[in-house]
Amino acid sequence: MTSHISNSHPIVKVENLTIYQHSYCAVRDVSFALLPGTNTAIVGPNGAGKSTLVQAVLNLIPYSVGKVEIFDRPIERLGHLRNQLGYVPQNFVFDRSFPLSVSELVGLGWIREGRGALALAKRGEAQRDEVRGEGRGSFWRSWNHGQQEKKAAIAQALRRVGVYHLRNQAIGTLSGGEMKRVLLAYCLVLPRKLLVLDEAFAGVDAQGTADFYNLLHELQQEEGWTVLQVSHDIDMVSRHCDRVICLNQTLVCTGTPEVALSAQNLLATYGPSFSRYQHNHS
Ligand SMILES: Nc1ncnc2c1ncn2[C@@H]1O[C@H](COP(=O)(O)OP(=O)(O)OP(=O)(O)O)[C@@H](O)[C@H]1O
Repeated sequence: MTSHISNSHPIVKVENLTIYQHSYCAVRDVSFALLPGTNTAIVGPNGAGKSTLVQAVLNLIPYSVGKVEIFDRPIERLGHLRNQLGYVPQNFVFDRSFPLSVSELVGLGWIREGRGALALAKRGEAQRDEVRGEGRGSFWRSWNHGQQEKKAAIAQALRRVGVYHLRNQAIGTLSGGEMKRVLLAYCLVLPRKLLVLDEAFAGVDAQGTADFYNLLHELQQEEGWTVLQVSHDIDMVSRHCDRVICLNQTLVCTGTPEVALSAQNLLATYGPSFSRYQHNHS
């Protein structure tokens, strides 16, 4: 796999980001950087701006002030490198009667460099060769090979998240936790450099959550993926993430879990309700 990034160079740079949701300032003056191969969690109370922040980082909503760079390019000019981003949103809203199977949904993630305009142009050339009798079936052989490759990648992605048995099921029939797994499979169908998860484990059972964190660890350690996740699970974050960003409209602190998740920082992030929570769970 070719790398665009050297190991000590940030894969994501966010500088002084301010985001308005209509007239409400949801995120104010937030800066952070993500190093390749790290797993970073954004934590904070409901309404802190976590989803807003990741959506702006992915250029899904506009920001008012600041700068976002991914792979050293402004997010607005990422071009085909967007294929190297995977995103599982907090809510996936769709028409449940839409006739799409789990495998078909995961297959939509199979868009890769060389399978876009350039590949189409090459296919056009191949088709012209066929018409002239010069292609000797090479176009169809390569198309067939691509389809086999795609089918194998879908099967592997579904197996990795434990839902291969659901491959022919309509997406409208899935439970909440199953849908989260399928959306993760959609991201896994191709190698990515950055995976952004917005409460991807909400609704997933305890064993499933543990399996997911193991899978993220594997993606990080063996395949060099960088993970940015929004989470409310302080316990899992402290055990599995390398870095934590504490957010409450603005950046409260950032650092290793030991530093960022100290009682003092959590109190500053969540307010007095956190000490009540801590008291009830200790
Ligand atoms: N379209 C909108 N108009 C006005 N305010 C909005 C809009 N969208 C979001 N907000 C507000 O922006 C704030 C940040 O929302 P966001 O969804 O980013 O929070 P969050 O930290 O992800 O919360 P949660 O943990 O509950 O998912 C919230 O107070 C929300 O009500």
